[in-house]
Amino acid sequence: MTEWSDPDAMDLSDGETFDALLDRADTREKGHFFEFFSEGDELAHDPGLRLSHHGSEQWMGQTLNHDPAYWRADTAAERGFEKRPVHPDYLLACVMGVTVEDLSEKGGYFLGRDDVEFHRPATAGTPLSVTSTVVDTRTSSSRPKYGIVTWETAGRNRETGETLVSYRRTNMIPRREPAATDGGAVGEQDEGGPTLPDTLLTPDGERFEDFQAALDRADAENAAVAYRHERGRTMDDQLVAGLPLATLNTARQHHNRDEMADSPSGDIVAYGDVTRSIALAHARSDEATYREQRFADERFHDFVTLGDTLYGFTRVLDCDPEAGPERAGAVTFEHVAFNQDQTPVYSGRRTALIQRDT
Ligand SMILES: CC(C)(COP(=O)(O)OP(=O)(O)OC[C@H]1O[C@@H](n2cnc3c(N)ncnc32)[C@H](O)[C@@H]1OP(=O)(O)O)[C@@H](O)C(=O)NCCC(=O)NCCSC(=O)C[C@H](O)C(=O)O
Repeated sequence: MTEWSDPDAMDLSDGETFDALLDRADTREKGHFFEFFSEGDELAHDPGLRLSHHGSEQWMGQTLNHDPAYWRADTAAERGFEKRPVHPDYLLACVMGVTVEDLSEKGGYFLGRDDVEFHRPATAGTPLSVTSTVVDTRTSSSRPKYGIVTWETAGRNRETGETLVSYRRTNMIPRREPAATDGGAVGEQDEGGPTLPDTLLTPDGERFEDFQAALDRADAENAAVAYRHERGRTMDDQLVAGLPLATLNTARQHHNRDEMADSPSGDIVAYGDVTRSIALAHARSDEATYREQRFADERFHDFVTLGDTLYGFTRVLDCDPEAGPERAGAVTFEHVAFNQDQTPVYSGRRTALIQRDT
């Protein structure tokens, strides 16, 4: 009989014995199933992430975000930043990344985010303190193995307590026990939809006045201001697994192919924040961004997997010359990321300050 106190007791060369051992062993779990969350619960996330220029630059380089204000101190100063900040997409991805262990590590998918507000620029060296409150939980009527949870999250500077960014986010979260539902239809499409405008206009340039003029023209011509961006980015291992791991995002969706083989996506998928950052980078490459302000109604429509290529489409919704400093006006866009088959994978409304001509 095997003496289990003997350090040499496990014979790993005997596959059958090791299989039997694994079958009998309990798994020490990470993350939480849907049943764990109740409305009003507050969670403090503390994996200890500190924002860094290295992380921000790695994020920006990989996602094609080339705004010089986040790369160079002189441009940052010209643009009114006290110190060169880290990129807002990186900040947002880090704040969400450190929540994953407590909120969504078990799997399930990031469905959408709303009310994303950047309260102040964040600089390298800032240690994060991130908290979330459960604001809604509900059963999914179409997917009995999952529930749907919404949290409000705030990312603060741990040293000063100042809020850097806040948002509300919704995920599908696996249930420990599948729910009894009517099994409602999955993925049904609404047949109707608005008719398209006759003409889609493209702004002549990248400044606030160009967006304003295009919108004025569209009003007069019963057209819309909407255009594609030329760049594409194919999803490789660094984007799908590397960037989320660098934000301490432990969601198995991005780095555990073995687990994900038996999931709705059938494979690892890109972190939603990477997908959106690439689409936004395509859009930003065709505008003179001054500052990011807020995002609303962000939705993740379909999976992005290794080898997919992401492109961007932008519709201009509104220009507000009164918002912002003298040098910039606010433009509200709707951005869509789509793949090589023209399938939309992300959409969101974004308000950014865009530099004026002078
Ligand atoms: C996940 C999907 C395959 C689901 O598709 P489908 O089954 O066709 O259903 P729906 O998309 O209509 O949605 C399912 C239910 O969820 C509700 N829903 C959807 N969006 C929202 C939202 N923004 N807010 C609230 N509720 C929402 C619907 O009403 C449905 O409810 P019910 O009818 O009661 O069932 C498909 O959506 C898909 O493929 N999406 C892409 C997902 C994705 O790739 N996300 C990014 C990668 S995962 C990630 O980043 C994880 C991250 O690291 C983390 O940890 O969060």
